[in-house]
Amino acid sequence: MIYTVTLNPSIDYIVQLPTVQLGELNRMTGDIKLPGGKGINVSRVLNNIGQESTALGFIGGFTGRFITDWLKKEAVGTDFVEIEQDTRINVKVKADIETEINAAGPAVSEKESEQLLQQMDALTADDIVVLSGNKPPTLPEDFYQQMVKKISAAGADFVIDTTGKELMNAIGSRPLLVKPNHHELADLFETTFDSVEDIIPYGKKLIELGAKYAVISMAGDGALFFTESAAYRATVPKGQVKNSVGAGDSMIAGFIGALVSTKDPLEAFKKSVATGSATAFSDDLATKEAIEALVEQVEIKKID
Ligand SMILES: Nc1ncnc2c1ncn2[C@@H]1O[C@H](COP(=O)(O)OP(=O)(O)OP(=O)(O)O)[C@@H](O)[C@H]1O
Ligand SMILES: O=P(O)(O)OC[C@@]1(O)O[C@H](CO)[C@@H](O)[C@@H]1O
Repeated sequence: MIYTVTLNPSIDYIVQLPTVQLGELNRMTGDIKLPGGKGINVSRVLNNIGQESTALGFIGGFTGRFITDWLKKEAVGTDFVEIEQDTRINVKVKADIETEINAAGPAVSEKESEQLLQQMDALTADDIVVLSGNKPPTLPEDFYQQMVKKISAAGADFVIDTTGKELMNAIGSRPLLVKPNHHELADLFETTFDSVEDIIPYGKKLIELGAKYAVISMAGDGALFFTESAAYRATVPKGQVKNSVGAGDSMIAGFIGALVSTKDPLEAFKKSVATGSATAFSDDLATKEAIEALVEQVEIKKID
C-alpha cells in the first residue's frame, strides 16, 4: 500500500484578482477552496491515475471536515488522526504575481502525535510512505526522524518532501525519492546556482548521501533526475500556467505511481514531469487524461 502523511493539512483558499492594492479594500474576481497539504495532494493525484493510497496525518475541526468530505467524495482512502484544534487555511493569492500565505497550523497534543507514530508500527516491507510538507509547530523537532526510524524498521520504502534540516536528517536513511526544487536544493547546501551545470554536483550529492532517486524540479525550466549511475534532464511541456500549487506534489505522485506500475525509473521520471505540468496547467490537480495529453512532449536527455 502507498501511504501519504500530511502532518499539517490545509484548506487552500485560492483567491483571484488582477492586482493587490496594499492598504486598500481589494475585491476578488474569483475564489476556489480546495483540500490541501502536500501528502493529500499526492493521494488525490494517485487516485486520479488509478493508484490506491491511504492519506494519513492530523485533521481537525470544520476545516478538517471539509477535507475529509472532499476526499470521501473522490474515494481517496484516509485514516487520519482526529485532533482537537482546527486544520489550517492557507491563502494563495493569484494576482499579477502569485503570493502564498501559509498558516502555522493547529497544536497537536502528545497523545494525538503518539497515535500517528503507532500507525507506523503497522507498516510492512511492501509499503511506500510519502512524507510531505511542513509540521505543525507543537510537534517535536525530530518528529520526521521518529517516523523514518519506524518506517525503516518495518522495511518499508519512503519518499521525503520537506526542506532543510529535516530533509538532511532523513536522507541517510535511504529514501526511495527526494524531490527538492532548485531553490530548496541550493538552501540545503547553503549555496547558489547560476546555471543547470552548477546544480549537477549537488544532485549527485543527494544520491551519495543516501537517496535512491532524486528529482530536482526547476518549474518552467525543466527537471533533473539522478540515479546511482546517471543523470538526466527533461524538458517540460508548453502550456499556460493556471495554478502551480501542488505541481511538485503531483511530480511525486506521477513518479511513484509509474514506478510501482512499470518498475522503470526513467519512465517514472517522464510521467513525473508530465504530471507536474498537468497540475500547473489546471485550476485543480492533474487528471489522467491531462497527463496523457502531455507525456509525449517531455523529452529526456542523458547529461552524465
Ligand atoms: N511554467 C511551467 N511550464 C510547464 N510546467 C511547469 C511550469 N511550472 C511548473 N511546471 C511543472 O511543475 C513541476 C514542479 O514545479 P516546481 O519546480 O515549481 O516545483 P515545486 O516548487 O515543488 O512546486 P510547488 O511548490 O508549486 O508545488 C515542474 O517540474 C513542471 O512539471
Ligand atoms: O506549509 P507546507 O506544508 O510547507 O505547504 C503546504 C502547501 O503550501 O503545500 C501544498 C502545495 O505543495 C499546498 O496544498 C499547501 O497549502
